[in-house]
Amino acid sequence: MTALLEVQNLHVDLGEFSLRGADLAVEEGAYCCLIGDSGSGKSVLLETVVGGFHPQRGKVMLRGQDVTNWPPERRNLGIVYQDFMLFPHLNVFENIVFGLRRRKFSRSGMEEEVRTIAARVGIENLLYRDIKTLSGGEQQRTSLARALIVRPQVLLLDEAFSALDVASRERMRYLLRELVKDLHVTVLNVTHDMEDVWTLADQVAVLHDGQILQTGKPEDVFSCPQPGFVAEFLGARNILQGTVLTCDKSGLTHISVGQNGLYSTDPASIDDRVQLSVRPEELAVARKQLPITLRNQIPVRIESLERRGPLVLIIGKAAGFSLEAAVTVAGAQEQNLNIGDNVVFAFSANSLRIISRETKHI
Ligand SMILES: Nc1ncnc2c1ncn2[C@@H]1O[C@H](COP(=O)(O)OP(=O)(O)OP(=O)(O)O)[C@@H](O)[C@H]1O
Repeated sequence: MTALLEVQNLHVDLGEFSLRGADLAVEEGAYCCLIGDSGSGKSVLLETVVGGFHPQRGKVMLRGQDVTNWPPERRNLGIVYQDFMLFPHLNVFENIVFGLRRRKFSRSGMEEEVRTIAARVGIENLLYRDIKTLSGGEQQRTSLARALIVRPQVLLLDEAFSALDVASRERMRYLLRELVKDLHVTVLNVTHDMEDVWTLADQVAVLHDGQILQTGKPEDVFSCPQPGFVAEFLGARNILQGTVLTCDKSGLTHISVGQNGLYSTDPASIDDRVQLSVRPEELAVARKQLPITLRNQIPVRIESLERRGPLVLIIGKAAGFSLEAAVTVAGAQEQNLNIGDNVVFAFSANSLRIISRETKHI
């Protein structure tokens, strides 16, 4: 299957910074989030797709066609920026219709197009309002309508929701989810907000220092992050080193980690040196050992408790390593957890992922 949008071995040299050989393929109708640390090159990649930067090497492909040398207006892409980029001297209608300026439409045809898309993004009652009188959320809906009115091949979002308050951001996510489904839009979304990834993305690509380090389905990338930057960036702080003791026929791998024996359902070979990861929210915290269904039960001493939004992050020290658990505030209060308490961190063999393995050569 040909990807709708593809960048191949993209090199963009901007002096101090370069995009170095980026490869990415987004299928038609897919929602891809581009994440990474600040200055990693997310916006440069997006602007190169749009045609704002010309790559020294590599290609931008749309529906299998090389568009690298096409001017931006010929690529038929829609883009929405964090700071809306609306014309302050034009009203909502005029801002939206601007997208159609190069199209052949009768006056009534244009009006109908604007009304249809404005209704779709929920601003049909604001068409003759001055841009300056709109809320942030309404301005962002206007720029979304302007981007969508051209029926773009790809909708590009550059931190499009980050200037909005939490409630407006949530509403925009809901709107986008509906639009993507109904209009079958393909999206490339630069974001810092993991909520976007979890609620919208079919695919995620992680950038660091001008390179795409990992791409895939969010659940795969989060549960099996590449060791090094990706694992740390995604907050997979529970990274452990171990040696494989046994692999039984039922698919259970027994691994020695510090002074504990842990179980994973990921395959490996006896004596492999493995790197393991378990997400903090997969850990249950208990005062005593739990039923055997949770294969991994590690006695720990609580070293710190930190409130983070609706969660409490708990660092527990085991023999030879530390682990972080994330539990709800109610859960932590119910158990009256305190620093210095001896508790058990429990998690299933399914939750313990082998993220890299080094086979011992004989
Ligand atoms: N026109 C330009 N000329 C020279 N350098 C640039 C230009 N545009 C961006 N850069 C540099 O390229 C690097 C990557 O910038 P980019 O905006 O792509 O980062 P980002 O990953 O989107 O970061 P953030 O998450 O902070 O927005 C930065 O060091 C930036 O200063």
